[in-house]
Amino acid sequence: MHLKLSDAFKSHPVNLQLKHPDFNSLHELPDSYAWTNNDDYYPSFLTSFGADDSVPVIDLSDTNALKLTGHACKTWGVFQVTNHGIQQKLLDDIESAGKSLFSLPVQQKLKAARSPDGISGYGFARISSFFKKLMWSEGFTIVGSPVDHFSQLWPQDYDKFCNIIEEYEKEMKMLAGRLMWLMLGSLGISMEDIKWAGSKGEFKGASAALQFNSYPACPEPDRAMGLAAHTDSTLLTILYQSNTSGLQVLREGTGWVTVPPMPGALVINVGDLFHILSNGLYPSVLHRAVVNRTQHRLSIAYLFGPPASIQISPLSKLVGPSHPPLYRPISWNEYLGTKAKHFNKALSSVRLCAPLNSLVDVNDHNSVKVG
Ligand SMILES: C=C1C[C@]23C[C@@]1(O)CC[C@H]2[C@@]12CCC[C@@](C)(C(=O)O1)[C@H]2[C@@H]3C(=O)O
Ligand SMILES: O=C(O)CCC(=O)C(=O)O
Ligand SMILES: [Fe+2]
Repeated sequence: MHLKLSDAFKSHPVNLQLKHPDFNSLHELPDSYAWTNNDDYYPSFLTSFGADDSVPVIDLSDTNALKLTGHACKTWGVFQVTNHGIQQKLLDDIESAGKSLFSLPVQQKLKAARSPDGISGYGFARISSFFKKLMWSEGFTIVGSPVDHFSQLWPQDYDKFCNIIEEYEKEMKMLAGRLMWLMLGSLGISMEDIKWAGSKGEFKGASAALQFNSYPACPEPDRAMGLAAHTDSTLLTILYQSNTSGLQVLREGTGWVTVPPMPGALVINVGDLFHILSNGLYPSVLHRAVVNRTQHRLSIAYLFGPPASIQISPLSKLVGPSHPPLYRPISWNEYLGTKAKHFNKALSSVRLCAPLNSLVDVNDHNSVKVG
């Protein structure tokens, strides 16, 4: 059956409280936003202070980029890229579109609210339903044309904003294709191994979502959570975090490591579907966003995946008698449904064989070994 990405949640509606707060009017943290270690699956005390362990940075114009990418994916599941070819003007434009969106009055934003069984629109992060406490953030998801929602938000000049989104998605898709071939190439996979990438390997039928995350300045940042720890249900994610820090990744043996903003750089992370494709060789990195007392933070994630209904399974070249397939085939749509139901147990629910030593399986998020 040919399903679109936007159909993913039709059978998994989620009813999140739609009464969004006006964050600017809150001068102390309401109890509903105050997190303790018991409210999160991955405790905060694991934060690493000044650890000598930093997320790799890869210059995409480096002749060694393929090897560096493979090493970063294998050892971290996340890296930053420079010389990626995305113009700073476009990054500035998408950032100001995001700022303009979130600074609209709450009542206006709610006109573009995401419906319980929908994928696009304004609202809390979908994973919010798995937590007792609220996250100190708002989000806006775009899948397909944003024109209906944008004409609600900006009746006069929605066109201008639609054009920026279109341009950004076009450029991100090209960069995602380039990164896919670096990541696949580092595993010895070539174009003929990925039929759905198309004859020129341009990933024409790929699906994607664009996610704007807004984290207002917070009166008690140490007790709040911007976006709770999660892995992305993607092949890969390209994140622009501009110049405000907040993104952290969980590093085995170290704890939470901050991904420092670098001017013009983009953060790339391996997602759950690439972890499946690589038969577990590349970890889908657990990450979260923390907030701060003085600065508003905006991040823009391009969540890249395969055509919504094609089956993703461990690549045959990576499977053999001593490397049995670790996951059953699954489409992106089905996986999003699984994530909507099982959240951090989604990957293990698709797993075929139990890890040899579940204590050291970084993608069995019930058994992450840290510290
Ligand atoms: C394609 C998607 C991945 C995502 C759910 C979504 O339908 C669109 C938003 C994405 C996002 C962004 C913030 C974190 C996250 C876990 C969430 O709640 O919404 C991811 C979802 C995901 O990767 O599973
Ligand atoms: O805001 C960030 O840095 C993280 C955002 C994120 O993880 C996401 O959108 O999936
Ligand atoms: Fe994420």
